[in-house]
Amino acid sequence: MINPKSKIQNPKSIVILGSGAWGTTLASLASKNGYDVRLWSRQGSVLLEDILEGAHIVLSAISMKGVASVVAQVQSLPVSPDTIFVTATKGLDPAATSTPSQLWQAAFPTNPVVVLSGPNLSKEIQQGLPAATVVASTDAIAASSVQAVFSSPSFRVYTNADPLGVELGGTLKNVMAIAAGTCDGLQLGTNAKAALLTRGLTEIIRIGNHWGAQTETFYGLSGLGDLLATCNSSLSRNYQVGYFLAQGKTLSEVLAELEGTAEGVNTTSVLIQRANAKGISVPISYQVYRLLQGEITPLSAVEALMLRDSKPE
Ligand SMILES: NC(=O)C1=CN([C@@H]2O[C@H](COP(=O)(O)OP(=O)(O)OC[C@H]3O[C@@H](n4cnc5c(N)ncnc54)[C@H](O)[C@@H]3O)[C@@H](O)[C@H]2O)C=CC1
Ligand SMILES: O=C(CO)COP(=O)(O)O
Repeated sequence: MINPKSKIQNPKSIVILGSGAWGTTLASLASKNGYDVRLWSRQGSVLLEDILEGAHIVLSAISMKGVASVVAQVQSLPVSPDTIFVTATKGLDPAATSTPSQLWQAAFPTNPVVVLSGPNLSKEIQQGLPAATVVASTDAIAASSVQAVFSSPSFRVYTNADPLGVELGGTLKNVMAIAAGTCDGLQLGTNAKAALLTRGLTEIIRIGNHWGAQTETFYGLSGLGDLLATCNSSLSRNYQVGYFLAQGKTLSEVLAELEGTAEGVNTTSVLIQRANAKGISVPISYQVYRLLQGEITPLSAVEALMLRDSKPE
């Protein structure tokens, strides 16, 4: 169903908030398609109010820890009711235990909000390697507008009408990527990895369903697709966290050496908080949580998962 919120059908001016690895990659994709792209960083000299002037699309590629404060800053400025907000952050807000798109939508209830998420390791996309992603919104026109901005022969963009499912797929797979990195770091083999990812997807779907997302979304690019990409690539920062924990490093040592943001560390804590409050069974995420807290070793996490009560699949 087309939601009449979106009035801009041919957006030309795009502001990207966050000039990290993902923000700069997305900026480059849109620029190559001929869009007028302005990139904002909190370290830069350009004021947020100046850069936002006349923007048709505002895309946030800010890491989760900065989203709430940037949403508040943007909210204090004059923004057109037609501006489309796009969020590409894969994280959960610790205070509200909500997703980034929920923060943007709460601040701008009448503007269209689109989630962009998929198996998108930025270094591969920067090299021009082929990749696909999903843009999801309850506003079909807004999703199509964003699809046109980023689509190219090397970047295939699909629309989807379940923004929460798309967003949770990208966010929750980071917890599983920490588990997968640990599994590979311990050299547990291909059977173990297959079992972990399959049961991990079941766990993601269980959480997603509780949250109100649709099961089938998690079998798409933003769910299974991103799970496969992130859990099988040493380019993933979340995978690296697990891998180096399995090598015996402490979390502080790993994070000090890590290039960029590993959202899964914070996401795991917020997820466990929410799962405990709602009574959702999340055995893999719980072991990742205990590992990150330094309560158990990687091997004892594996043992705890293998020795759970027998149950039907
Ligand atoms: N790098 C990748 O391959 C992909 C990353 N993502 C997601 O995109 C988001 C950003 O990731 P990266 O660009 O890789 O991280 P990054 O660490 O390279 O960049 C993070 C950006 O957020 C900004 N930021 C952090 N705190 C802020 C604050 N308080 N106020 C304003 N800006 C703040 C930083 O200045 C920086 O521009 C994450 O949620 C990540 O999960 C999604 C898909 C692919
Ligand atoms: O989300 C990503 C790939 O889709 C990037 O993964 P990392 O944040 O773990 O590097």
